[in-house]
Amino acid sequence: MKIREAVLTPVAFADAPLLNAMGVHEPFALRSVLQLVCEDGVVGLGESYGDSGFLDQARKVVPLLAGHDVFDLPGLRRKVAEALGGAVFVDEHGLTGGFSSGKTIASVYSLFEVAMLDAQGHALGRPVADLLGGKARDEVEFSAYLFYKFGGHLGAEHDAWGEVTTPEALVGEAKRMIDEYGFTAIKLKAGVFEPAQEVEGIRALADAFPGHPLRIDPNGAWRVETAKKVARDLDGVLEYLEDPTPGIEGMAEVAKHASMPLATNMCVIRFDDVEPAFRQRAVGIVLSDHHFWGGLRDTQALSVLCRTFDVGLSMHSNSHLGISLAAMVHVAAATPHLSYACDTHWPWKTEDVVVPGALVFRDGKVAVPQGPGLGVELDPDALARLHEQYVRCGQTKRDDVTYMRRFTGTFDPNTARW
Ligand SMILES: O=C([O-])C(=O)C[C@H](O)[C@@H](O)C(=O)[O-]
Ligand SMILES: [Mg+2]
Repeated sequence: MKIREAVLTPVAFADAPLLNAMGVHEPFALRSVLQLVCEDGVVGLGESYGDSGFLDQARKVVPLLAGHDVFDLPGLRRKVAEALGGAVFVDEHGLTGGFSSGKTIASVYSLFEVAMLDAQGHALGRPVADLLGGKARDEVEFSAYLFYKFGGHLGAEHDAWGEVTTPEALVGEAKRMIDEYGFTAIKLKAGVFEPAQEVEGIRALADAFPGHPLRIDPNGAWRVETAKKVARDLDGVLEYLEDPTPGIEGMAEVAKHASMPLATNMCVIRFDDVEPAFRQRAVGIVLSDHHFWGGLRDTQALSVLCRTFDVGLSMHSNSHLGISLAAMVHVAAATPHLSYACDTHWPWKTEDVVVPGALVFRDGKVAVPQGPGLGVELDPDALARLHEQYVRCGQTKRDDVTYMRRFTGTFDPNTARW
């Protein structure tokens, strides 16, 4: 089955002013939506980053796909590598670790790989999970992803979540999210306030939600000594400690002193990082993300490596829409070695490009969609609306730092400040 044309559409969807070590989320999150239109009318869907730097690279591949066989994934990999050469996509926030030509190729390849797998599934009448080896589980568990946040965007009214800067407000945010989605595990995005204040936030969550596994992720905002202290303070409280400090060496030093495992989506972000990180026992859990790990099949390859070295696997998430969630659910379902509830930004999203109904959270879990391919259907009107929003909003890249400076005057991104 041959591809007739590839259509790549940048979109913007409303996002909340969520705080992290790099600043604050802007009014819109940007994504790209890919439609691979095949000769017999099948359309394969993909979704990835919407930053202009990423779009520039992905657009190099778009014209090369006419006539490409949707079952030829090695050929896709060659085309992407040749088209990109040594180009490097640098995202402004750096919240998923460093940049390299390899990571850029893996990211662009992933967008097209997912759409090709979706098209293959439609052609065969089978879900993508079946193409990935079959379901190891029928449902995939996710965690409640808590953020400190401003009450509203600059010049706007407070949103429905309101301001969240205190332990009480954090517990309220968690309660609302858990009531609505049924999550068990809870993750706090940290690196925003002094570590002691964030430790207090975790303690409040532990008291309010006994038995719920807890994680905290300051995106490398703490120095090694600070990270060791937080690990001591939260001994017996955390399920895992995520990216407390930057780099494999720093993480390895913290890991030696921490009672809980360390997780990462910042220091093990490509296959080259696996050997040094595992040898130094820097991490106990890798948070995979098919968007930059080279697609769904490479995510499974990563899982086998993790299993071999007795390292856990779960999943990282950025702000995303339904096509990405569907891809995450299929690969998570088809990956036997997946040890923890995955991250998702889903509860923060108010708009989508897919027809509602295929992806439903029940008890914090999403069942693998039943239909062929990814099992989600694109809503053309919604796509047009979110594209129009992209054009109108004027954002062309995610830039949490500059937006934070508009709130606070001065602001330094928090790279191991504390
Ligand atoms: O686990 C993580 O490091 C993330 O989810 C990174 C994200 O970019 C998150 O920090 C965000 O959206 O602000
Ligand atoms: Mg993280």
